[in-house]
Amino acid sequence: MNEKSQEAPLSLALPKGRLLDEIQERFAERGMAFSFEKRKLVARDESGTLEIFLVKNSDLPTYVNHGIAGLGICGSDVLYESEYRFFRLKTFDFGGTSMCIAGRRDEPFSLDKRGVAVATKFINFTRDYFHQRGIPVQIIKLNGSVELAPVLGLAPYIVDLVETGNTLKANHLEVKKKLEDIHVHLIANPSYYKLHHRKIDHFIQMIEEDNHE
Ligand SMILES: Nc1ncnc2c1ncn2[C@@H]1O[C@H](COP(=O)(O)OP(=O)(O)OP(=O)(O)O)[C@@H](O)[C@H]1O
Ligand SMILES: O=P(O)(O)OC[C@H]1O[C@H](OP(=O)(O)OP(=O)(O)O)[C@H](O)[C@@H]1O
Repeated sequence: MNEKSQEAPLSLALPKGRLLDEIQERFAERGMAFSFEKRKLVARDESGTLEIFLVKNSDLPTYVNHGIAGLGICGSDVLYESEYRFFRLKTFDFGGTSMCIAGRRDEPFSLDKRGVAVATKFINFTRDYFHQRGIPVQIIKLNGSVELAPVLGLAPYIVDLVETGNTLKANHLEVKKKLEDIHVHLIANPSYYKLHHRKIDHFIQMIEEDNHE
């Protein structure tokens, strides 16, 4: 175990959910192992570098914007929806996906000025994407299981994240058009970064350290 840092730790918000295992594994390989005791949502890493808050994915920008956590790790999909401004300090090489428009398999699809109706969790992204292209869009907001919308007839199309494509395939849907690449970022509250930039830069060096010796 590394020598414990005497200074106050950096505060870092992490999303509970599918990114957590990968983050935990990478941090452990670089001397910053952490775990949450049963039902606890705050933890310290073994090196004393970090105090970690476990938050809901879509709430993460709120914690960092308010300076409750100085740093956070989350996808560009979530950052887009949050509308807050952060410094993006690093892009990770895991958790990448694509934002896509999808619909029923074998049905013809074209985007034109007549407009489109979509169900999605990502209303800001969807509104901006179509408006920037002069395409009228009717958006139905959902919070999950978005693939059901075309299956049940709520909306003919969805805008959603696609990774393996398995969820689309299982529901007889297909990607009609890829709209944007999505990546996972380390973000900082700008004021927090200005105050703690040396320590944060050192932390970034630690997470970028090649652990394959
Ligand atoms: N297959 C995937 N589906 C969705 N998001 C993915 C996928 N792979 C990587 N990601 C990234 O992981 C992030 C966290 O996804 P996760 O599924 O844990 O949260 P969520 O349940 O969608 O969030 P919330 O709790 O806010 O609804 C996403 O914001 C995205 O950037
Ligand atoms: O291309 P795939 O590898 O199948 O992954 C994409 C699916 O995963 C995500 O859903 P999630 O599991 O987070 O469920 P929810 O959005 O319905 O809560 C996303 O919204 C897609 O439905």
